[in-house]
Amino acid sequence: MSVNDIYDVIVVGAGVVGPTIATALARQGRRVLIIERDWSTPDRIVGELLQPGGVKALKDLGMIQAINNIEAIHVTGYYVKYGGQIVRLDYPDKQDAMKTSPAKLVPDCVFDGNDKMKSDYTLSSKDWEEDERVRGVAFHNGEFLMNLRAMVKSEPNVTWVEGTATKILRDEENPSIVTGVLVKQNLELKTYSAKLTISCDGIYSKFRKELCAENVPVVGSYFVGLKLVDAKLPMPNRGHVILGSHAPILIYQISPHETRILCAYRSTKPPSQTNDELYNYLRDEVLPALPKETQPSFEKALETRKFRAMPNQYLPAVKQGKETKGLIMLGDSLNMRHPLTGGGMTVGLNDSALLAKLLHPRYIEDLDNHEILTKQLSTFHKKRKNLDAVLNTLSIALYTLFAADKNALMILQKGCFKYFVLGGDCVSGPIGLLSGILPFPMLLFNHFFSVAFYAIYCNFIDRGLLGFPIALIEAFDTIFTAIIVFTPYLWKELVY
Ligand SMILES: Cc1cc2nc3c(=O)[nH]c(=O)nc-3n(C[C@H](O)[C@H](O)[C@H](O)COP(=O)(O)OP(=O)(O)OC[C@H]3O[C@@H](n4cnc5c(N)ncnc54)[C@H](O)[C@@H]3O)c2cc1C
Repeated sequence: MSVNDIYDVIVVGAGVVGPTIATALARQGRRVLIIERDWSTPDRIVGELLQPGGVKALKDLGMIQAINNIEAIHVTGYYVKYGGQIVRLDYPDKQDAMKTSPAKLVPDCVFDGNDKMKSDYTLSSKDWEEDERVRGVAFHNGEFLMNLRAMVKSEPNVTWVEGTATKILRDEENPSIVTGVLVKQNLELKTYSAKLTISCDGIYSKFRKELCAENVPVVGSYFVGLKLVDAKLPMPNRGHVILGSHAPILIYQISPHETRILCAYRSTKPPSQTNDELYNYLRDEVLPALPKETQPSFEKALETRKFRAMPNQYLPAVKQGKETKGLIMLGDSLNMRHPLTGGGMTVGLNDSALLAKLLHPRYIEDLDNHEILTKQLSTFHKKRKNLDAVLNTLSIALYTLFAADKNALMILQKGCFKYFVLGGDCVSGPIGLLSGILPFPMLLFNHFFSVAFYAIYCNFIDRGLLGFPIALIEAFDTIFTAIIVFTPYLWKELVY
C-alpha cells in the first residue's frame, strides 16, 4: 500500500456528474483527483435525453461543448399518444426560462472558467439560437460521457486515475472525518487523501451508506431498453410517450440512425429472459400500441432479442455534512427518481453547478474547514430542493398515473391526457415543470390537483346521468388516490 499526495478534492466516479464537479472545482484553483473504474466508452441505456434545464446547467458549468460532435439530436418537446389520440407538448418559451432560471439560485456567483463555454458549440447554430423555445438534447450516453471525460482530463489542476474506490478512509482520532479513499488499481491498493471527497459513484453507490445507512433506494419497476435502427417517428425531434393499458413506453432518437425505446415493466424484480414472458409482453402489448410507422423497426429490434433491463429507483436526498464530515454524495448516489421524465441528469448537473458555486474559495477557502463546509452543505440542501422536489415528485406521480393498474389511476391517467388536450397553461405549466425550467413546487401542486379535479369532472361526463352514483363513488376514490400518490413524495422532498 502506498500513500500518495494530499489533494483538495477527490471525486469518485466519472459518469455524468463526476467530471462536471471535478472540472468546476479545478477551474476555481482546487487540486482535484478523479477516480473512475473504467475510462473506456460505456454502453448504457441510461442518460440519453437531457432536458432543457440540464442543458442550461451544462452551460452554467462551462461544459456545453460536451454535446458537440456526437451527432446529438435536438429535442423540442413531446408527442404523447393515448390510445388513438395524440397531443403535442412544446418546451417553454426562452423568455419564461430566462425569468425562472434554476441556475439563478445563487445569482452573484460566476465561474472563473465561464469564458471557456463560449467557443465551439455545434448546437448553438443560428437555428438553435434563434429558436424562441428552449431545447433539450438526445445522444449516446457513452459519447456524451467521453466528451465530459476529455474535458476534465484536459484541466491542468486535475489528476485522473483508473481504479476502483473500495473504501472510504476516516481519521483515526476522529472517525467522523473522512480523509480519503482506498483504491484498487490493477492488483495494488493505493491510498489517496483529500480535504474533501465527493462521491459520484452512481445508482449502485458503494458509499452512500457512509452518510446514512437507513436511506436505501426502493425499486418501483423496470425499464426494458431496445435500440431501433432507422426508426420512423411520427414527430421527429421529440420525445414520444405512448400510453394505454400497458405500462408507459418512451421513444427518442439518439443519433441520425438510432432510436432508443424504453418500455416500462410493472415488476420490482428484473424481467426474466430465460422464458418468453418478456418477449411476449413486448410483442403482444407494446408492439400494437406503437405508432404504425415505428412498428417495423421495433419488430426488427424485437427479433434480435437484445433486451437490456434497468431498475427504476427512488431515493430521497439526505442532509449532508452533519455527522460525517469531508464527504459529499452527488448525482444518483445522493438522489434518484423515476427515469420516465428524463430528469436524472438535469438534477445531477444542477446540483453540481450549485455545489461548485457554494464551494467557491470566496466562500470557503480551506475545504477542511468543517464548520463552514457544514453551513454550505446546509445551504446546498435547501437551495436544491425546489428543482429537485419538482422533478422527483413529478416523475413518481406521472409514472404512477401512466402505469395505471387500478380504476382510480386510470381515471387520473385519462384526465391527465385530456388536461394536456386543453392546451395553454395546461401544457406550458406541466412541460415547464418537467423540462426543469420552472422549479416551483407549488405550481406542480396546482397542476397535479387541477388534473385530479378535471379527471373527476371528465369521469362524471363520461358516466352520464345514469352513472352519476358510480361517478360519485369514483370521485372520492380518485381524489384519495391522487393525494396518496402525490403528497407523501412532495412532503418527503420538501421537508426532509
Ligand atoms: C433506465 C434509465 C434511463 C434513464 N434515462 C435518463 C434520461 O434519458 N435522462 C436523464 O436525465 N436521466 C436519465 N436517467 C438517470 C441518469 O442516468 C442518472 O441520473 C445519471 O447517469 C446520474 O449520473 P451520476 O454521475 O450520478 O452516475 P453515473 O452516470 O452512473 O456515473 C457513475 C460513475 O461512477 C463509476 N463508479 C461507480 N463506482 C465506482 C467506484 N467504486 N470506483 C470508481 N468509479 C466508480 C461508474 O463506472 C460510473 O462511471 C436514467 C436512468 C435509468 C435507470
